[in-house]
Amino acid sequence: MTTWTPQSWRAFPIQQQPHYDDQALLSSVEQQLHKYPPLVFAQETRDLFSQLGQVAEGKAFLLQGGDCAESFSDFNAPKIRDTFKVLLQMAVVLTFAGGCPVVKVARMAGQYAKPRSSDLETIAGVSLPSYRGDIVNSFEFTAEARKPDPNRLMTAYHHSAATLNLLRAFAQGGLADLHQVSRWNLGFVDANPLKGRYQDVAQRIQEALRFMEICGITAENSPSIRETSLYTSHEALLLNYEEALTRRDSLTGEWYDCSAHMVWIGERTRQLDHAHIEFFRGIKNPVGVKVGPGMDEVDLLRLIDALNPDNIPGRLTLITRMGADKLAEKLPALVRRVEREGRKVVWSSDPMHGNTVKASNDYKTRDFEAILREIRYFFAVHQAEGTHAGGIHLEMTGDNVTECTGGAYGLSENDLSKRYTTQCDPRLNSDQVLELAFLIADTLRAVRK
Ligand SMILES: O=C[C@H](O)[C@H](O)COP(=O)(O)O
Ligand SMILES: C=C(OP(=O)(O)O)C(=O)O
Repeated sequence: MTTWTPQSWRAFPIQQQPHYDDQALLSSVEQQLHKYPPLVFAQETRDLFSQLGQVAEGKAFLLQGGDCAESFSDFNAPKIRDTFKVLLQMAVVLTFAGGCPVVKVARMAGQYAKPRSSDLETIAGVSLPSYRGDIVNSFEFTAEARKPDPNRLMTAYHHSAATLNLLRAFAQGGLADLHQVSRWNLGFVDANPLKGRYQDVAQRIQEALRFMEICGITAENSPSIRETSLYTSHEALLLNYEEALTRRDSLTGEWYDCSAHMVWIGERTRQLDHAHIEFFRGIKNPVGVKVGPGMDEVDLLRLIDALNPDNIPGRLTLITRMGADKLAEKLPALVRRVEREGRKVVWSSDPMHGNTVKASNDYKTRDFEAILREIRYFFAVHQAEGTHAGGIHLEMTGDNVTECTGGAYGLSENDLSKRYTTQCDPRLNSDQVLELAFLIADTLRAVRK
């Protein structure tokens, strides 16, 4: 094996990268970024690592979620706040109703690069390069907008920094205070059939807090009542950007990708002899890798050994995304083999990416029932194998979008056009997320009993 450096990935084949016409500009942006402050601190990343270690041991549950693709144009505080609130709301349901500590990781503050099925998009006979996320090109369908622009790496850095700044303020500045649980409900959730159940959880938490106060446990002497830890993550697809933010930690001398606390490799770029595996093997962050229906046992073990050769719990999260039926068929053998070989991993379910379909009116959508079915099978397989169904990975938003069909309101294909704002894949809205949270919580509680 060759010596690893933050640049060694450049000698390997690579998929899903843009072609930049202006290489001199690209390299000058990279050099500039390289001098900029890191977005996260290595010690925070180590804290997440050890919490994920608890997940791998079956003692906690990973909640990872956020936008499919963050956007430069739809960038504002209410949007960040509402996604933060939905994550908190889901975490509180899982913790309280599911009886399990929850590790919260946002798909935010850096989720700007998208792999695509096709290099080109064709509309009305015109073919242009596909939109690959705001860090690469613009969503607008013109030749100019679709041209990859290196300056966008810089914009992604600044947007990530501003998002992270606000998330930290929300997490530590009072918004995450458990006394506020009932306020995390978003306005439009008022008619949600599960609102009553959520209010019941909120009320029971308030009673518990009152009791604790009487016993002398308050937000003043127990900061975890008014603060939370929320970590960031994204698909580390654009390695020019990730390399520029990779730094040697002054305390340990080890290399961390400081663009986020956790980064993952997508289903389309996890080839063992390619650049993404090379880059990921050298960074010390906790990392994830998507596992689709084409994965076999031998390749999975090779992948695990490439990314976590020392078998440290918390280092590697396997994010399965197979589609409900394929998961039921394929997952048992993978789980059994990994367990038999003694590999310590977090198993998490992404029930979104294997369930994408085209509606009859051409909208790309996902049906709530299919999402739910994949989650149910995921839990059932782990229960049958005696392993820990460790987490959930969702594309979701605090916006009241109509992008996935089904759920308590029974969104139909005809509703999709009402508020379909995603730039790439369909996301769950906050009603659908709350519904999912209770269903997962019930399953978690049953399994833990
Ligand atoms: O989010 C994941 C991928 O980028 C997305 O599913 C690809 O979508 P496409 O098949 O429309 O390219
Ligand atoms: C591209 C993604 O998923 P996958 O690699 O599983 O297709 C994603 O999670 O944004």
